[in-house]
Formats: sequence, structure tokens, C-alpha cells
Amino acid sequence: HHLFSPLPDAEPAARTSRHIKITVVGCGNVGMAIAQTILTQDIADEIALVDAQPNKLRGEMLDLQHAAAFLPRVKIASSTDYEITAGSDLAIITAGARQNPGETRLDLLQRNLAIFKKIVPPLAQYSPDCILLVVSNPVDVLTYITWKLSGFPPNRVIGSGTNLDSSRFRFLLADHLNVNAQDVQAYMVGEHGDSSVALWSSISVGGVPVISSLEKNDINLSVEMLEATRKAVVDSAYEVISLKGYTSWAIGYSVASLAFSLLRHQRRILPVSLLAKGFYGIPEDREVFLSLPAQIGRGGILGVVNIHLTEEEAKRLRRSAETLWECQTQLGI
Ligand SMILES: NC(=O)c1ccc[n+]([C@@H]2O[C@H](COP(=O)([O-])OP(=O)(O)OC[C@H]3O[C@@H](n4cnc5c(N)ncnc54)[C@H](O)[C@@H]3O)[C@@H](O)[C@H]2O)c1
Ligand SMILES: O=C1N[C@](c2ccsc2)(c2cccc(Nc3ccc(F)cc3)n2)CC(O)=C1Sc1ccccc1Cl
Repeated sequence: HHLFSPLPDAEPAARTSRHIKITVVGCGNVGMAIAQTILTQDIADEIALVDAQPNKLRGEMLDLQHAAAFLPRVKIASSTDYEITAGSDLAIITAGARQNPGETRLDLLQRNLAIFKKIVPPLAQYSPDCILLVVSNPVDVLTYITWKLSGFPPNRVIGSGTNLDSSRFRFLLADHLNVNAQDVQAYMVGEHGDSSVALWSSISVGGVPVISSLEKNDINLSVEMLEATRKAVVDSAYEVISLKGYTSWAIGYSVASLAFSLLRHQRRILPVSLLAKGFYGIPEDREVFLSLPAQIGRGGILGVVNIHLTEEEAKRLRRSAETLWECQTQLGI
């Protein structure tokens, strides 16, 4: 039998499509690579671009709009006025000062703090329910600064963290093992950049844990291969900078994959920079952001994976927490 009888002359049900709006603040190499990838992956219905340089900003907007014949229909707007960002579901921050030669990380950090004080409050005011995703460096401290300046709950303030480190790690392992990088599950955690921690015990290829098979077969050589691969992740970042002066494509794809999981509620498990106090022995009063594998969906961080860490790995996480905490206390915010 029929559960329902249609009303006579009823109109077809209206399609309630969810309108997804993404803001990108900072339209340089990284911001535009992210915007372009979000467009080609059909993630958003609307993209708002903000930058401090009005001419560059308008030029990038027009240049993206001119691709409309080849892309799904997306509203692309830009302004130096944050009103254009109102109602965003996700705001991605790639704005930042470039590290001057010989500049210390703390000097760069002070300059970026001044920039974030101008960016974060209006973003939070115009989109009080959005997710804030920080890419600018030093990303872990700047994500902490964004959390403090926005007043948002920690689940909605995320840093790209070791997402890029992990994708380079997976590429290098896959290249060495001659398999598809999508079949290599490997995480780098902790501080983004030079001090990231490779989780050997969680590396698996096609579901086969790499370490246990190594220990069983006592293949010492491969432990050196793993350490060399971890070092190659850092070296490859410096190599790209020395060759082309910046990085864009890999960070663009890695941030677009975060945006997709966040806005299409994919519940993927990805390494991102999150408020790590209380995890793995990091003291509750250490309000630092470090990368751990977390479940990512519409509410931002849905949960942190309880991965098994060796004592050495946990110790390195706690040491990174102390380094970041000391850096943050010198900022006076
Ligand atoms: N987290 C990662 O894995 C990762 C990877 C690569 C790059 N990065 C970082 O991303 C950042 C951007 O790199 P890039 O190569 O795109 O730099 P870039 O100089 O090309 O772009 C930075 C943009 O920010 C804009 N900007 C500066 N101050 C601003 C403000 N107050 N408001 C709005 N916009 C402002 C500039 O006008 C410029 O267009 C850097 O901090 C870099 O270290 C992070
Ligand atoms: O691929 C990159 N490129 C950058 C870059 C992009 C434009 S200019 C420099 C890079 C490359 C190499 C070093 C480095 N150091 C740095 C440290 C603190 C800062 F505030 C800014 C930059 N940064 C920015 C960055 O974070 C990355 S990933 C990265 C960096 C170092 C080690 C491992 C990884 Cl996976």
C-alpha cells in the first residue's frame, strides 16, 4: 500500500541546496593555489577573496572569473573590506609577511601577529559560525593566535599543520615503494616543518603495517630508509624554495582536501594543527596547537584519534609543546 497520497496539483518539492561560501584571506602564491583547487574540485558555491594589495586582489579575481566557461558556476568576489566575507562557512588565512633573509622566527612572528590582529576580528565578526583554517607560518603559533583573537571554540580553529608534511612523506614513501600514494597511510604529527615527528608504527601500505613486517623480517636497512624519507620531507621543502622561491601546488591540494572534508562532512581522518593540551601528557595549562590525526567534518574537529605513540614520540610532542609555549609567552597576548 502507498504510505502517502500526493495532493492534487501539488508543485514539485523545492530543492533545498546548501549554499557553501569560502573566504580566502591572502591572495598570494598559496592563497590563489588554494582558491583555484577549490574551484576545480567544485567545493564551494561562492568564494570571497581578501588581500591588502587592491590591484593584485582585483587582478586575481578577474583572472579566476575568466575561467568560468570551464568551471562549475561559482560566485567569485573580492574586496579589501571584510564585509565581503559575511556568512562564510570556512575562512582560510594565508596572509602573512615573508621571512626576510636573516630575520629570526620571533621577528617574523611579531609582524604576522600584527597582521592577524587586523584579519581575525573582522572575519569572526562577519562569520561568527565559520571554521577558521590557518596556513600562514609559523602555522602552529598563528593558529593559537587565531583561536585567541577569534574567541571561537577550539573545534572550529584549525591549522593546516603537518597535513603538507604528511602528504610529502606519503609521496616519498610511495615513490620509494613504487605504489600509489593514496594507498600509503602515514602520518607526521607535532610541530609543522623542521621538527615534525614521523609515526613509524602507523605506516601501512595497502593495509600492511610497514614496521611490524620489517621487525619480523629484521630488515634494518628499511628503518634507515624510513629515517632518510623523514629527512627528505624537510629537505624537499627547502629544495622547492631554493628552486622556485615559494611552494603552492602541494599546499593548495592539501588545504583543498581539508576544505572538502570540512564542508562536505566527510569525517576523514587527517593530520591537522589542533588545541593539543591534555593529549599525550601535554599539561592542561599548555594552550598550544600541534598536529594530531583528527576526524574532520562540518563542525571542524569532530574528534582526535587515540593513536599509539611510542614513549620517544610522546616525549618529542611534549618537547614541541614546551617550545611553542615559550614562544607564545614572549608574544604577550
Ligand atoms: N603551513 C604550510 O604548510 C605552508 C606551506 C607553504 C606556505 N606557507 C605559508 O603561507 C604563507 C603565504 O605564503 P605565500 O607564498 O602565498 O606568500 P605571498 O607573499 O605570495 O602571499 C601573502 C599575501 O598576503 C597578503 N597580505 C599581507 N598582509 C595582509 C593583510 N594584513 N591582510 C590581507 N592580506 C595580507 C599579501 O598582500 C600577499 O598577497 C606564508 O606564511 C608561508 O610560510 C605555509
Ligand atoms: O614548503 C614549505 N615552504 C615554506 C615557504 C614558503 C614560502 S617561503 C618558505 C618553507 C620552506 C622551507 C622552510 C620554511 N621555513 C619557515 C619557517 C618558519 C616560517 F615562519 C616561515 C618559513 N618554509 C613554508 C613551509 O612551511 C613549507 S612546508 C615545510 C617547511 C619546512 C620543513 C618541512 C615542511 Cl613540510
